[in-house]
Amino acid sequence: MTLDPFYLIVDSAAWIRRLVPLGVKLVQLRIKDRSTPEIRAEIREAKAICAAHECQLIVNDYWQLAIEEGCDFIHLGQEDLASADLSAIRDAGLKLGLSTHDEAELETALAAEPDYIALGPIYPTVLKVMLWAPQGLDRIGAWKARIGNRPLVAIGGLTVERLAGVFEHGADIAAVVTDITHNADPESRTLEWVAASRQTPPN
Ligand SMILES: Cc1ncc(COP(=O)(O)OP(=O)(O)O)c(N)n1
Ligand SMILES: Cc1nc(C(=O)O)sc1CCOP(=O)(O)O
Ligand SMILES: [Mg+2]
Repeated sequence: MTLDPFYLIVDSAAWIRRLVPLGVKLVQLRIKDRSTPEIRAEIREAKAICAAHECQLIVNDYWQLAIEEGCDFIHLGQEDLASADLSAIRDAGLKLGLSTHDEAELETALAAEPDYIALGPIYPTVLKVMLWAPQGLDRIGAWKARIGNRPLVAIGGLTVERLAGVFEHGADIAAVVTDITHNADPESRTLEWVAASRQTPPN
């Protein structure tokens, strides 16, 4: 399976309904601070929309719900990974993406044999408080050299204008939240991302 180079991350099925029909082929549902029934309903709705638009859905954090709802791809951070049952995830046939922020986390991630590795934050992000300083573009090349054929996702502070730089430095996929969801016109910005990620494909 080849993952699309443009990876949209949103916090609701409503965003997925709004933006996926515009040409998004890879989307993460990243929900925080909602009840389990609400998250389950969001996953179910997101899965149906993505199926209708041939978009790969990746569920953040909630791996048990993803299994129960018949999803096929999850994303976990290092803390999530420490408490997750990897055997159950693999037995259920789910693919797995993992976050990394430093060398030690990269070692831990590689040992779990994930289906992609994310490196962040490449630039400062306003979405969440990060313990790590921005990695910078050169770190992308260093990570790519370490992870072989696995897709490398760059995340953190990415914009349409920064897309070419992350691809030129070795990222396969660029993930984005606020450049789209905080934009005055999220639909237009999404179309710009779709076009730019096709014009400037990863090396
Ligand atoms: C593609 C991608 N990369 C990194 C993250 C961050 O995951 P994590 O460190 O678990 O933090 P939260 O997103 O759960 O706050 C991600 N979600 N997606
Ligand atoms: C959710 C997340 N994880 C990161 C990491 O480095 O692991 S950076 C990040 C925020 C990405 O949002 P934006 O595109 O608005 O900067
Ligand atoms: Mg997480």
